[in-house]
Amino acid sequence: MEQRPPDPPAALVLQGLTKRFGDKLAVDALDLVVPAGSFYGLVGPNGAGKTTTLSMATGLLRPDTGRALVLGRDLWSDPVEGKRRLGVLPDGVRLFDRLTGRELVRYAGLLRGLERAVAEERAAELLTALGLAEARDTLVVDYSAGMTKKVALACALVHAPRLLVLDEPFEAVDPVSGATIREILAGFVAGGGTVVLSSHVMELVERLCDHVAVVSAGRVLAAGTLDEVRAGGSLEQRFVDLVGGRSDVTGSLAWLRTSSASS
Ligand SMILES: Nc1ncnc2c1ncn2[C@@H]1O[C@H](COP(=O)(O)OP(=O)(O)OP(=O)(O)O)[C@@H](O)[C@H]1O
Repeated sequence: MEQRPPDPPAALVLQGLTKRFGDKLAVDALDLVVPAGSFYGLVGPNGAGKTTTLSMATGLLRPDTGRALVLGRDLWSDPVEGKRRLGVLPDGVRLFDRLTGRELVRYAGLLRGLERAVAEERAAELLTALGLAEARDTLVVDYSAGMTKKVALACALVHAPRLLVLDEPFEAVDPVSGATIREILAGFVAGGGTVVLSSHVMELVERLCDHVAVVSAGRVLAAGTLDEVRAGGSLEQRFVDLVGGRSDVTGSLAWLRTSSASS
């Protein structure tokens, strides 16, 4: 009988990840398997635990319990090897913003062990691709929110990781830059990389991702291929069905609808 080659390890495996902040159970024994080569979307309502999960999955926040395996390596017991092949775009983490864009991306490359000339060359190429060439010598502290997001993405890509974990990569980014980022990420996956991203924009996840997980109250409610999760409907409809809990605003906020409001 012909021997099948063993499957490659999943790009990311989360097992029983749990995080509590005081009384708040932010992530509740969460399990997730992200196949290598997939483009994986994580969706969920505000406060669902997406950022906390991705922070634990990428070595930014220590879990109370559970494990995160990056390309088969336990990120918390063997961080060096896992992190070497991981690129991360965290949400809201302060960058070294007293550097210029070019200095920041080059510095990220040097930290990841690139030769100076390689780091310099890749920084220039990434900044140009992301439309930041003109702003390359501007301090990052003076960048707009979208520009900051793009320079942080350049930092995540500079060492050519195999797994990219991106928290809200399209937030605050203009449509032209968004299209460029989509193209870069699609090319990254086509080249054998894996992307995990969180987003609130269902259409974007449907357009880009081939796998999706719906997270709510720190747990995975549904996960699998996009078609499995959509189950014949739209992702938005499935999301609303799973997460529910829309507030009823009928009869409230009357003052907002009063045309003769006194000032
Ligand atoms: N450092 C913290 N201290 C206390 N509570 C926290 C902390 N970080 C997150 N939380 C709480 O944990 C829960 C999950 O937050 P998290 O930021 O992971 O959600 P999210 O799904 O990323 O939300 P959003 O879509 O609004 O960004 C929330 O109730 C939040 O208030």
